[in-house]
Amino acid sequence: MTQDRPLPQPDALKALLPAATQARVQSLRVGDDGAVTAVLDASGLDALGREVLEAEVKASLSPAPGVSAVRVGLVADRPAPAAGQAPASAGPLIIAVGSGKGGVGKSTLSANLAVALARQGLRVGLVDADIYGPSQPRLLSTEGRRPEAKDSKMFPIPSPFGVGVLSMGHLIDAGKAIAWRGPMAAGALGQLVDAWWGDTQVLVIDLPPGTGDVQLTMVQKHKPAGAVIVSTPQDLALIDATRAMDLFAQAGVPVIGMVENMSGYMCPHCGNVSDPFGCGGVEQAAAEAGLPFLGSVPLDLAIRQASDAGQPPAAGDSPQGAAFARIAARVADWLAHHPAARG
Ligand SMILES: Nc1ncnc2c1ncn2[C@@H]1O[C@H](COP(=O)(O)OP(=O)(O)OP(=O)(O)O)[C@@H](O)[C@H]1O
Repeated sequence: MTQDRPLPQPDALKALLPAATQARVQSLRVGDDGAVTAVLDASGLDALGREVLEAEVKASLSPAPGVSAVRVGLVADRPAPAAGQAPASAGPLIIAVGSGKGGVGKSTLSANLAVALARQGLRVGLVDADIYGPSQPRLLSTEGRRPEAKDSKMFPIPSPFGVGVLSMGHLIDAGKAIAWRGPMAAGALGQLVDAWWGDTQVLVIDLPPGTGDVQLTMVQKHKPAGAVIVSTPQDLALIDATRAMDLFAQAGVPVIGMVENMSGYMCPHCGNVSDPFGCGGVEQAAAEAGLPFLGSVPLDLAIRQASDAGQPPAAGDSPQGAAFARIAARVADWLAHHPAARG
């Protein structure tokens, strides 16, 4: 890559890392080509914790101007915890993505979050639990595929973006409305989660929109490690988002944070951003609820077109992809501090 910008300063780059991660940095150098080499002390972290740490550093530094690549070296003075404590064998950590109402971009966020986390070095899977309108097969370019099964458990379908995916859309014909209710829906969804996820570390679940019985059963049964709530900035959507917070609280699932989608409209012609639905409402709602704000994604025609074409923006290097990468970096940071990822 030709370096046409001034090289970033190591101290400025270090400041981009979360405080706990900064404390682990032993050295951070920037090469003439903009490639960053960071060496961190990974003492006390097990395999998952080390991978999450590496992913977090890459996610935090890669978007910085002038950075062409990020290499991470991990050294450990103290040994990792005993194998019995390693969480990897306990199955993937589940992150549920929920919204109080439909159409706010929950599926778009789920797909791009999964792809962005995978680009940051984690082994990620995605379950599309949106039985009433499964859209992940299209979003992740796996339409028309059928999962194979062994011992009545399904194998995830590999997407071209490094994320395995299972969706009701892979089991039924496209366009067929699913009129399932209650236990039947819960049973079908359970099979998607209890599939052969192998060494997958993080399983993102795209929940059905709303806060009814299907959602509650799903959350209670599969006990996500954390939840991400998506909302648009409008007041009505925010009221629904509050219901989603209640749902997770009821099930004892911590909320990782809130995302504002369709935040400001990016004009495809002039690039100016206007605010047809308002802007910043979700950040304010998160602050009022004492929850972290994970970031915002603009209402951008390019996002809809790429999504419709099965090319998640998070898989590319566009500004739209960067918005998802920033949100994923915060989620990776949360995972890095999750008890299951620490020694
Ligand atoms: N930031 C965005 N900019 C432009 N279009 C978007 C954005 N986010 C989502 N969309 C589009 O909005 C529509 C609804 O998004 P999506 O399916 O992700 O929402 P959802 O909350 O999962 O909806 P549902 O409740 O129907 O499952 C899709 O056509 C999607 O491409």
